[in-house]
Amino acid sequence: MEVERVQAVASALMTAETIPADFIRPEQERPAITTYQGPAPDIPTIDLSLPDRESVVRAVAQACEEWGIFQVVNHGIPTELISRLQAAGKHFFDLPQEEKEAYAKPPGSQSIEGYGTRVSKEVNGKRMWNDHLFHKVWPPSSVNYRFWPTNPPNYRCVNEEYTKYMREVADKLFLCLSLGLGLEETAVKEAIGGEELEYNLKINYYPPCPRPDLALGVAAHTDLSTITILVPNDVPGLQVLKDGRWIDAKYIPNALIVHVGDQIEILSNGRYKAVLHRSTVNKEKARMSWPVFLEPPEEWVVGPLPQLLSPESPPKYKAKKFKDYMYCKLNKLPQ
Ligand SMILES: O=C(O)CCC(=O)C(=O)O
Ligand SMILES: [Fe+2]
Repeated sequence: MEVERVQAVASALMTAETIPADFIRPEQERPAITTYQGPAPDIPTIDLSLPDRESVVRAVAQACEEWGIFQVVNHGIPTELISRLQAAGKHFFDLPQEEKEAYAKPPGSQSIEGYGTRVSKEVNGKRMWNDHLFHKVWPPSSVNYRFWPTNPPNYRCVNEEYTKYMREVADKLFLCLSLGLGLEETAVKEAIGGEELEYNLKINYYPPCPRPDLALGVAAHTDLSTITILVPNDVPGLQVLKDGRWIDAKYIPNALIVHVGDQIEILSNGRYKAVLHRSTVNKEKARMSWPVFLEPPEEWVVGPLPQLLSPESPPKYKAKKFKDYMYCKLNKLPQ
């Protein structure tokens, strides 16, 4: 094993009063100091089942312009399927350590796939209170079942069924994003990969943390994706930066949390905003979340949509292959 798992660090510390220094964030990042305490607006919630399509489109567009994030209810994914997805993921993280290690990201692998733990040098020299499992779920040609747990036995079936429903929700959202920009229904989806668009599932596991005031589960970032569609468990922790304040996302059972990622900000030439977000951790309970990152194929070029450009509205971003965008962002190089 390359990196010590955070789950192992956490279980060794059950009754401790502190956490190792490499998890302690600088003061300006600590949730206890930086979380906004006053009354704050909630992230917008959108009912996707409303028959009035125009008002749904307007609500989605407004949420993407003002927040870069929204929650979706009545999305069509059966709540019982979401419960099975969560139970299967929890089952995996509750397995003995050696069983989980069978899915570890191979040392030196350039792919995101596998059971993993970020090392400190990647994020401001500090470690994040998080282990995760990453694997692709769509299209079928991209899937490597080597990284899909076989315990619990229903893991594959549940995740495939969830992906099927997820793709339907995503198509509805892309349609809303297109119409919200005044474009044809298919404009956004076609510009980010069409049927080649990839769905990458991550399961985040944030063990209980003796000092949640000092650590972060995931440090502040925007997602590289087009959009990210996430379900959390019932332990709150997601925070977004809105008007300079870190505010908590309210937990709505069975809602999907949709993040605007970098590629949609670029495509919309900045009209839709990628949301800056982070995850805090909890003293008593393990937090979990299931983000699905919808990403263009590596070679796909994403840039501001020509239909949105004019002499008054020149491009604010360069067009780039997705793999080059990822490389620059992960290596902190200018875009
Ligand atoms: O756990 C969460 O709610 C957020 C996770 C996240 O932002 C990520 O994995 O990119
Ligand atoms: Fe994220």
